[in-house]
Amino acid sequence: MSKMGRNQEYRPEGFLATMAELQAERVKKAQAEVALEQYQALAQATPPALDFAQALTRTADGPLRVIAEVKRSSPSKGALAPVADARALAAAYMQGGAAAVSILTEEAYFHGALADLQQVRPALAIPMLRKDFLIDPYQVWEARAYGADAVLLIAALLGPAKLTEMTGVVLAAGMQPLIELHAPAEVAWAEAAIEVNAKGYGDRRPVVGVNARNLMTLQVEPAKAWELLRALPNHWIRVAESGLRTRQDLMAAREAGADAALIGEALVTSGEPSRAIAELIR
Ligand SMILES: O=C(O)c1ccccc1NCC(=O)[C@H](O)[C@H](O)COP(=O)(O)O
Repeated sequence: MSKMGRNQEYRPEGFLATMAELQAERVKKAQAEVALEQYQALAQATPPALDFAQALTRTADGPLRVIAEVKRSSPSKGALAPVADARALAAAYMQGGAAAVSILTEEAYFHGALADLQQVRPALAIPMLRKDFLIDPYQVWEARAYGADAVLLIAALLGPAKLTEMTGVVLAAGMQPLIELHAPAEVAWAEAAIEVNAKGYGDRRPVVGVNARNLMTLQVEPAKAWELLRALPNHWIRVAESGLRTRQDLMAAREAGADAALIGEALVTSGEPSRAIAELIR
């Protein structure tokens, strides 16, 4: 999944390598249009972020909390749903009982848009996650300026040092990261990122996800994900991600220690997103 280049520089592989290149180009282009300081000023003027960790905290015998995703397309499945009105979909998710909403803002492979964040924010009383392949602190401030309460940080995309740095930036921007893991070796990276930034977390519990999608084959591998979830510390809020479709899937994730589930495809293709969530967490 990764290799260290010369001078121990971390380099992602496979799909994440393609994404890292694409994101570097995007950041360069965006910086030429909007200065970092502009986004930082906008972020200061934005209402405080909602508490992502609190929203995902479930009671001991309660159902999994659901992060419902606005997802139009994916590299593994192609077009999923046109989602002309992201705001209406997010509102339906909230009505159905979602604890948080995830907005995929990546354009080329997921047909998302930053503007979706702006559109959705006023319709929500629950936290909004910017789900993208962030590689630069600039994108963190951009997310806050667009109204995000939390952002995804993918360990295998960033490597250990950058994961720690980006975690600090997310917390400094007043948001919380969802640190995403794919492999057992990345648990130590998350532990280090959380420990170094303990002050920024304060008394909030870290939110850490396990994505069941193998980023080399793009297939979901639930058994591996359950094993990795079981290895995570209990005090982390643990999120099961990808390939979750049924109540049985959610029960398996819960048995593996998950507190929350991130669900996209099953909801956007359901035709009745509000009802689909309500059914899942019934
Ligand atoms: O969804 C994909 O095909 C994909 C491929 C490569 C990297 C990431 C990918 N998806 C991002 C996600 O993590 C999912 O959108 C999210 O976990 C929801 O998954 P699902 O319920 O299976 O739509």
